[in-house]
Amino acid sequence: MSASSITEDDFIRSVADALQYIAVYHPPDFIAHLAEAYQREESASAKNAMAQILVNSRMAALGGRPMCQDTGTVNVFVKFGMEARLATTRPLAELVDEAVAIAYTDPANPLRPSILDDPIFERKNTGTNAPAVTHVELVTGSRIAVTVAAKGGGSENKARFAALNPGDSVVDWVLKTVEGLGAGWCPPGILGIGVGGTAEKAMLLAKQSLMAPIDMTALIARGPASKLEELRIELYEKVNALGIGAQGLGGLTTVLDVKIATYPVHAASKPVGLVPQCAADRHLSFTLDGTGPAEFTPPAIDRWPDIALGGGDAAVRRVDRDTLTREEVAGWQAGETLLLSGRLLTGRDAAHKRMIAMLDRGEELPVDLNGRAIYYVGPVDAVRDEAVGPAGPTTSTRMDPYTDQLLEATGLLVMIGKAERGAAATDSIRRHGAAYLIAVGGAAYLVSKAIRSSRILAFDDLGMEAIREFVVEDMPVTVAVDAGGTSIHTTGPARWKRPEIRVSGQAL
Ligand SMILES: O=C(O)C[C@H](O)C(=O)O
Repeated sequence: MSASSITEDDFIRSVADALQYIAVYHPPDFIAHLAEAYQREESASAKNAMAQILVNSRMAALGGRPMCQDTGTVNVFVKFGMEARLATTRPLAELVDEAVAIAYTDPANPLRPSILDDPIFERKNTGTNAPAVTHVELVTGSRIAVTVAAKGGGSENKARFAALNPGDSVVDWVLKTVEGLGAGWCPPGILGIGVGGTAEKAMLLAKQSLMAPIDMTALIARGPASKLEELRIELYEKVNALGIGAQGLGGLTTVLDVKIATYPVHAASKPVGLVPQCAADRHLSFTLDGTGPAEFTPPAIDRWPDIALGGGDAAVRRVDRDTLTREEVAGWQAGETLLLSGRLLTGRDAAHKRMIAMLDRGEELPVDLNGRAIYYVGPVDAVRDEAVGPAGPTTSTRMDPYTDQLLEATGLLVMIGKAERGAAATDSIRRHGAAYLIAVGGAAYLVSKAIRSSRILAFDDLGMEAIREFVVEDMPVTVAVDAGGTSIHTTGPARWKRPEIRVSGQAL
């Protein structure tokens, strides 16, 4: 075996260990930038959301559990040195997928399998989170450089592409696009922007740009050294001036950094890709040179700020879900913080689709939703003494198409998820005297600590998407749409938008 021969086992073990590592530990640059943004934040709701994300991150690191229930689609970027030798007879993607399966089914820290093997028809969970999306580039040298990332579905869903005209402004397009994304991508995060090449190249550049360390604080401090760096700072300031804020609640910080990667382009074209990275920023790079597997050392816990929750000036209302009435719900105001106790049902995309199909066929649902609360969540499986694994909210707009029919047909009273609701769903909530609450996306391990028990009630075959009953105690939530139809995702950003920051000579 030559010095640069890399064993199959070392490759698989390194990728699997890296995936376990990134599920648990935020990169130090993310923590440092989020902690700075937390210190600067003036919006009480956004500051509270950031505090929950930071506390959750520290808890995940201490507990060795995933920071977010959505442990993502595995993206792997391999730079394969043309003089390197990988001692295998199997395709590289197969080795990656074996590593994914090992990492995601690790009994000590199982990660949530989210990948469905038939995207159009059956949509059946593969159970291992494989396959990954693997990109291979042949480069010079005798080593294999690997970057692994685990990209959450909510932020991936907000990826956008445009074939701009050559004279169009990238800044204008990014601002218009980000303003239309809503908060389902779980800000505060990072924007990856790719400009040039072809349609698929621009998207790949945008995704790859997110693998670089977050360095906006240092960049601003030293000043831009190129036009691209000037553009990064301009976008960072203007996106933050939109006022979207953490979780879309309105605030000073929506992005911690903006990354831009470019490639030469046809004279007729200006393709632009935008890929947002959520607060569950998970990626890691390592190099294999034949001397053994990569090793990863957990970051020192003092890298996390020691933040206490429960501050802020918002009054907290304790709610017993089990005795909750429509009259009580009518008294809640958008923006109010609640501590929720009692029984919640869970259900997300697949369960909603199935329930609506049953209602359409005139069948009785397997659970009675009348007067009850449903939490849009797909939790991680429990280990040791946990009632349930990390269990943060999923993006609620995906449930919007089902909302009016469910409220009308079942008497459902409360929905809990993350980010805004669309206009029709908001209006339906108002007409039915219901309410929509949010938990902090990306604070999944923290949320799970409020869950005392969990049992599956229906649709067992849907795995993490099954309908469960959680018993919760003091689960922190915010009223996002009240029974009067007021939405905090409209009022919050409107209050924090800073029109004095101008785009192409026009106020925002
Ligand atoms: O799948 C999930 O649990 C959440 C998803 O990443 C989302 O943000 O909507």
